[in-house]
Amino acid sequence: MSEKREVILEAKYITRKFPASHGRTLLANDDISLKMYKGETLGLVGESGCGKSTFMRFLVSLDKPSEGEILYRGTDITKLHGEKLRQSRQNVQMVFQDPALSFNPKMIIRDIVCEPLMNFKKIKKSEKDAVCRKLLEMVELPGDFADRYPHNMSGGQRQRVAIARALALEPEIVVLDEATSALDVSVQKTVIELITKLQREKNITFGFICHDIALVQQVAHQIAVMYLGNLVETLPGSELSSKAMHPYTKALMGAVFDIHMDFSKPIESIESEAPSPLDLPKGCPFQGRCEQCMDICKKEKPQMTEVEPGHQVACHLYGGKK
Ligand SMILES: Nc1ncnc2c1ncn2[C@@H]1O[C@H](COP(=O)(O)OP(=O)(O)OP(=O)(O)O)[C@@H](O)[C@H]1O
Repeated sequence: MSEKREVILEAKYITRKFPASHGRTLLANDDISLKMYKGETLGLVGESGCGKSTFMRFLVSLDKPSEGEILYRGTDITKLHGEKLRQSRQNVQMVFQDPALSFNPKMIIRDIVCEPLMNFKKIKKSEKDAVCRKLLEMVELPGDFADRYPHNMSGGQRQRVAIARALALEPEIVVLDEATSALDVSVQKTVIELITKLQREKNITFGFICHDIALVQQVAHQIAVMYLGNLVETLPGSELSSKAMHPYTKALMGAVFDIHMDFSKPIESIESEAPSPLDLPKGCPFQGRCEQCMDICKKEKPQMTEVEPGHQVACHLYGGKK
């Protein structure tokens, strides 16, 4: 990885609490700090409900954290309102899992792709056709698709349209929320190749949310592993197979990689389910499923501790005290 990495977004001590039944509170994000670097992909991985989407929604200003800051090029976007907030939305765009649900089925692709440009008055109506064709070609779709409706396209093609739309405003950051998860493996591969190519050409920063750690490893320069609202490990994507330390990261990997693992202890895949985020135990959130749980894990919550530059882990096996 390059020495001169440029931080363009920094999340600091992000916490999100949701009110729950019987006066209880659900802690969907607990003290999350992460950095995103120019032209790199941050992969956020963890089981369903661990808080990945909650976190990424802050980056696109779809929600505000209960506590903490999101600094985009030094400006805390959680504090923006009105026109400043509207303008800042251009910098970070999002692609969701199922574009069929987010696209208006009555709109043709030209209007869907050009809508952000029209909203920000970046182009005139007369320019829409040419601009749309160019954006479709960028995502390797025929320009003629501009006249189609979303339901006349395959899932993979619709996802390419969603990427074209997200890139229309030339954002610095694009968040992909399980954007390839609903696609067939072969289609998934071509969309991943497209994303990688666009990143190389345009130096885009991607946030890649995915529950599939094998897929995240293929695309992410940096991987952040979440468990029940907590970050448990962050490490370079290229070091996942050789240097992952947290028992949860290893268990996630054990569930998908059968061979080429090089850990001294056998890895058990996770069979039990995560506890409810409403009934979090005192101490480490992973204690109930951890093969290596110790006394201290039931008493004290481990803190993220740097084990190597770019590699942090929250586990008492490796320190993890304040
Ligand atoms: N608006 C909300 N109100 C109440 N609880 C919420 C809200 N949004 C999310 N949650 C809860 O916060 C927790 C984290 O949800 P989130 O969607 O961020 O998880 P996730 O890791 O993205 O999961 P998935 O992959 O299934 O989308 C879950 O327990 C969820 O039920």
